[in-house]
Amino acid sequence: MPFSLHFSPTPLITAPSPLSKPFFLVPYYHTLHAPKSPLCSSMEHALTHQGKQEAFDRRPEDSQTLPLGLRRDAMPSHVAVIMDGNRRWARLRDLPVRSGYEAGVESLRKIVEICCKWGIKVLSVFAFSSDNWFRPKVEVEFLMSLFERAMQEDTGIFFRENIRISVIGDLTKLPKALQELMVNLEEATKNNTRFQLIVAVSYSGHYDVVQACQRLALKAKCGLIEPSDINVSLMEQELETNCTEFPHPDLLIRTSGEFRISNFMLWQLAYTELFFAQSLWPDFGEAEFLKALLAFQQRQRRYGV
Ligand SMILES: CC(C)=CCC/C(C)=C/CC/C(C)=C/COP(=O)(O)OP(=O)(O)O
Repeated sequence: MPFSLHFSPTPLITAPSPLSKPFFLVPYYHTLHAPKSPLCSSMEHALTHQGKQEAFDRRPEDSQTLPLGLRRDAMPSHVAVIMDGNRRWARLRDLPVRSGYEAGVESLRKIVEICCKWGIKVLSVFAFSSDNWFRPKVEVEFLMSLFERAMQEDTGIFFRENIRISVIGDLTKLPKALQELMVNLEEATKNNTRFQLIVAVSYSGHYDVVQACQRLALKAKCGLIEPSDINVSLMEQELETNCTEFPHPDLLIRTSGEFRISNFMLWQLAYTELFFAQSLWPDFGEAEFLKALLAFQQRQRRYGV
């Protein structure tokens, strides 16, 4: 049952209506001034009236005291997570792989709830990498349907809890219905301010840097910029993390005892503090998250100075 402590387990809204044309399928220059889809507007309107106002009125979680030792003034704004070990968790229990992924979703729900409670502003999760397309077809199909199911189930929660959803990655590779659901959710939650969940799907750090370079090259070709104008700031404007006010994760957590970045947010992780947890992702809960945050708060960040 999602968000059993503070968040209502009952989804308010079922699947959003499909958009006729997701914005990322429209050629780049048209996206700059793309009109808002009427279907999106009506979904936003409906959701606003069904739960969003209520979320603004009721916010007991924000005034909650933090666990002992955790300092509010040293809290990371942006935490990124590589949610590794779902299949191993299932195999250890003689369960099918899909049970591991389902347990992984429950773990993510718990961590989102904690982020909201403890005042973390952004959580980025590596939900499906560009290389995960090479996994067995049945597993890929299950994961796609799981993303769809989880996002549909939690749509009402995103509104009641004032949560913004952003999706990064090459979404054109996803099933149409999932693309439309994600685009609608992004659009409909874009003004939510309490917390932002960034879901990386069909994503890799290489993909992100390459697509940013392509956009800059196109701008140069169109005469909007000179090649010599390209600098860190212009690059960052084109990276997929331009969807957030806090594009650089302060803390990266990887579960399952692996010590790798695995092509996640390569540019954005330049000065990120790393924390590697032994637990498999479905076992990663409040106690481990607290351990990671306490470790983060002990670090001295010098940014090379
Ligand atoms: C809605 C939403 C964002 C849901 C997220 C669901 C979820 C937990 C996805 C993780 C997928 C994934 C490929 C994890 C890598 O670990 P692995 O499972 O490959 O683990 P292994 O290392 O044990 O094989």
